[in-house]
Amino acid sequence: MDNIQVFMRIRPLSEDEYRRDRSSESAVRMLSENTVCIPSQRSETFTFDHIGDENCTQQNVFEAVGKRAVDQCIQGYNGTIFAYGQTGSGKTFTMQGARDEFTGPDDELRGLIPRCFEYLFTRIAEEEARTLGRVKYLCKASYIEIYNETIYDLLDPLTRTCAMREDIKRGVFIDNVTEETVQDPNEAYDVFVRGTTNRHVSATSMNRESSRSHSVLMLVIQSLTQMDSGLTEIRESKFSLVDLAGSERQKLANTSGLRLKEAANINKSLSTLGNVINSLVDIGNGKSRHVNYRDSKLTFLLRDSLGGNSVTFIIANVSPALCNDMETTSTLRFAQRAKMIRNKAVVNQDMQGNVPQLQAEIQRLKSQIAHLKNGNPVAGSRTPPTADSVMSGDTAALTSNGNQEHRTTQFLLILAMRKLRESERQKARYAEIIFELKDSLDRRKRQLQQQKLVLKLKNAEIAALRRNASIGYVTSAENAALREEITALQSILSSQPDSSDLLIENLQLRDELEYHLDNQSSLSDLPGRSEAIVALESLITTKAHTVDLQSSFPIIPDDNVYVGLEDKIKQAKHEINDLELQRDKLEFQLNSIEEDWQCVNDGAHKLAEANNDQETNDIIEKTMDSIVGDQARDTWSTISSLYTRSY
Ligand SMILES: Nc1ncnc2c1ncn2[C@@H]1O[C@H](COP(=O)(O)OP(=O)(O)OP(=O)(O)O)[C@@H](O)[C@H]1O
Repeated sequence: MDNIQVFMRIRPLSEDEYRRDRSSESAVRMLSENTVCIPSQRSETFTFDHIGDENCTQQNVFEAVGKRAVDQCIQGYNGTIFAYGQTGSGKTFTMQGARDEFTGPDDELRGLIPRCFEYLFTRIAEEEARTLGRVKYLCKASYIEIYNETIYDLLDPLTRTCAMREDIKRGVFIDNVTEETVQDPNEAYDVFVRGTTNRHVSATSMNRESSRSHSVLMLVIQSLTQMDSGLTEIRESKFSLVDLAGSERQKLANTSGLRLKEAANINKSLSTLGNVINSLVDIGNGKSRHVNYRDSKLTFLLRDSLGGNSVTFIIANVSPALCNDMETTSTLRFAQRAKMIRNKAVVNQDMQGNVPQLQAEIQRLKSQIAHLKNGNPVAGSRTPPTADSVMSGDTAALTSNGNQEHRTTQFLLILAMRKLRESERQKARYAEIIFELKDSLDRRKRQLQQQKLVLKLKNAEIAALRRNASIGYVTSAENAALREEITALQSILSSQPDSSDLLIENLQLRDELEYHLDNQSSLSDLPGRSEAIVALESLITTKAHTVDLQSSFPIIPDDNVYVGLEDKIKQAKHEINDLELQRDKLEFQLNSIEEDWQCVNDGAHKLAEANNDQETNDIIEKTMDSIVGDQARDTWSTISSLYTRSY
């Protein structure tokens, strides 16, 4: 489990800001290498993993963030880099380089994206050379934009819209998005330039600014390792480079139509991001919270990057200008919270091979296990993997040992565990069936007894009636009705299944259960595996008894278990969705109100410290600009009128 890493970057003061502030003083004060505060915003301090001041170069950011992310992706981990900050704070400069100028490979100002491409393909060439071509890499790029809660494919010349889907195998993915294979940094950069150009063309034709949309450049990096046994190990990682929309809240007042919808969607998507982060932080603190990833396209698409299977970096871009101190503070508050999120990155890997290859591998492993049991080291093996590294899927240690044997062992452990899980589920299911049958048997027995009793009473009644009939008390019609009743009761009795049938069924099921229990450790679909699995089980018990297997391996769903439950689940999901929607609306309103009152509060503090009319007016104007709700605006007008009158 690793926390999200945060790099704070302060860009140089722009000329406009200098003119506005009439000062070159920075709003951000460095307290130490990793800690800053915003003196104008009281004594709050912020600590991050790295802080780059105005002199921080593109290479510095690449070394601290891009290089590390690429190194992880090459090993098979998912990686994400988010650029966050208010409009104009330097997100695009950090990600791509100087805006709109697609800088060449030697340009000092080129951003993270071109640098990551160069480094990625250098590393790929190194790996392929080091392994003498046994490892082959394949990279595919896609590039999308999320605007107004719609996904646009930027590699499609018409920037068509796409839908997001989710399935067990692939997780969340974008359906039908263009994916282009890229073989070197130039090809990758061409794809990026093409996508960015399409983004600008479509933004112009739709009359909108790119700072109002999020862009996500995604690289899928696949490595295929040919092993001596003929098996192929496949690793696949996703590298996402995300340039977020400006983080400042969009004003809803005096806005209508498309602009209102746009503003509301930007607020929604950023506040959902904030809510997701808050929920994850709460979960990290031991609270039980639902994480609303589905509430915005951005959070749903990047679910793994936030609290999931990814090594994630956030670059918090800020302006040093005094006039932006409030936005800077809000960016730093966001980043500080995000830094508390813990992700759980694992290598995404699988094995491919045919049955004879797998059998041969098992035979070889069996003899190795036997060899190891006798206390002999395995030829060619170096340090064995720790139980933790095997069970958590962390094969970095394994790879660094260059030890293929252990990787294969790991693969077989996974298979063995899945098989064991399956038979455990079967076992539980049969136990349930037996319980239900016993219960139904008992019920039937009770019914039978009751009906026997009724029959006995009726017989007694009939006998009495017969006796009376002989002395003429019963009419023939009454007699006929009673006879009918007796026949009906007798037929009910005979239609009851004999309890012995149920017992036989019960016994059959017990036999079946025992059979499954006896065979639970055999991998019947691949002959010859049972001994390997037994050996592996003992390996698991001796080496990995402390590891939480349940969370280390995905459980294969058993369709039968869910039969009949689907409708109920669907209905419950609808209800949950409705409730979540209501809750989120309220949460959104609450957040907005809270932020407004925070603005009013901060503004009031600043007004109290203002030295002259000009400062007072600046504070009043800036604070009014930041407030969204009418009530807070009214309150602010009242507060500020007190101050303007006092001068
Ligand atoms: N570290 C930096 N050094 C020099 N100039 C910078 C730096 N960061 C940003 N700039 C300049 O500041 C301006 C705004 O930066 P940029 O366009 O990257 O902001 P942004 O956060 O991406 O804005 P938007 O949300 O509108 O996309 C640009 O002219 C950019 O060249």
